[in-house]
Amino acid sequence: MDAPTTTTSAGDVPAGLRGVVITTTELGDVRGEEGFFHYRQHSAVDLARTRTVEDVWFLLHRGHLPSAAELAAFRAEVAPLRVLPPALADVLPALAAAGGSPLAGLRTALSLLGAAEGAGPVLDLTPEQRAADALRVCALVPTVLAALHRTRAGLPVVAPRDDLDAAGNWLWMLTGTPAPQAHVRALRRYLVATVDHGFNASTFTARVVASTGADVVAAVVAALAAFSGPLHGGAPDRALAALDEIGHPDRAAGWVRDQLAAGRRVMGFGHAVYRTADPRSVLLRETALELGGELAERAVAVEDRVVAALAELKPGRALHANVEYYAGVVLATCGVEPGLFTPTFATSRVVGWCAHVLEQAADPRIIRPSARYTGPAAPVPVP
Ligand SMILES: CC(=O)SCCNC(=O)CCNC(=O)[C@H](O)C(C)(C)COP(=O)(O)OP(=O)(O)OC[C@H]1O[C@@H](n2cnc3c(N)ncnc32)[C@H](O)[C@@H]1OP(=O)(O)O
Ligand SMILES: O=C([O-])CC(=O)C(=O)O
Repeated sequence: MDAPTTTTSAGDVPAGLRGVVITTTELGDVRGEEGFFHYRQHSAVDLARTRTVEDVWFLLHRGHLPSAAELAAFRAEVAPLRVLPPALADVLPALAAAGGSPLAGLRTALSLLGAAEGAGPVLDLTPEQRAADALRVCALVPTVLAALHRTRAGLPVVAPRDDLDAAGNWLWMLTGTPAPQAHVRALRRYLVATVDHGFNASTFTARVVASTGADVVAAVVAALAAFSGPLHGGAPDRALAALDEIGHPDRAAGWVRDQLAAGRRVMGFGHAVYRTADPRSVLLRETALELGGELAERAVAVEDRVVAALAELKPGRALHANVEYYAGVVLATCGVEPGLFTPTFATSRVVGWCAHVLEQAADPRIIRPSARYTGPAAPVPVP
């Protein structure tokens, strides 16, 4: 992985731990200078163009891309796990009434599920039991999110369908109507391309929690918390709102200048690892243009101007559009409302989190780095 050179006041510690290798993984890698990332050596962008979430889920959790027969068996295995358990169905109205974001509702629902079902610490489980727990959580996350969303909107919950893949099911469970194929295809690309991405903040969080021997659900709940901030996972709705605020592309450069002058970051731009364009934003730009419409055309024109303005105002920083910029454009065009952008992301990323939790649990050693103490050296007597 590539390591930008900024350091903290400790001098030799890279700021934000950029480029610090803390463990090994066989799940995939992000090559920031090349603008490339892969899942177990398969280009993630190529997978996004040709495969479903279930293929990649199988790849990450079971070690290889499935044959047609393996995929059919996997889908049959996952189908019953998608169904909302009564313990959660009963509390949905209260969770929905409590307000807050869908992600916060999901966190609470999963904590409750963990408590109700008494999921065991990963250390006490066999690898098969851990894998079964992980499969269950991955299958349930979209169902719980869609059910929470519909309950909140005063609509009846829509049960998942066994004949649809993750992309088709997500749109089906949100709307209760069959989605146009073009929307399912676009969403499938987005979901496959966002399943995993190296040691991003939420994945790292999940692995730290798993390293303590905590259960799979606990690790996912912690990852969801890390995913709720605007800097990681929470940018797509803000990026779309910025597109609205900018309006005409000719206003983009002035708008960026104002944002930076106010000490704000431009949502959907910049990346901790990529120094090239984010390959997912390239894929999703193409996808948005294929879907068509004024929003996609405007997003492309604004992107060019924002990149140029950032290059002028932050020279040498290589700030490009990241996955979250076009995520909002694609999802909005597919009829997903902004409040559901990050939850949609969570439905695919949970597969990556769980793959990392399983990998971490297979080699249990508590993750416990150090911090350099920078306060006064002399001990101070207790008064
Ligand atoms: C799935 C994902 O999570 S993708 C990321 C989604 N998040 C966003 O889109 C939020 C906006 N982007 C950002 O805040 C950042 O680019 C991050 C958090 C994604 C990565 O940040 P970092 O790796 O910390 O960037 P880094 O510190 O190397 O930034 C370098 C410089 O560029 C600036 N910069 C980075 N991104 C932006 C941005 N989007 N807008 C304005 N300035 C930026 C920083 O302020 C810094 O300037 P300085 O050196 O003058 O202080
Ligand atoms: O890699 C990162 O730091 C953030 C990111 O793009 C992701 O998690 O998909």
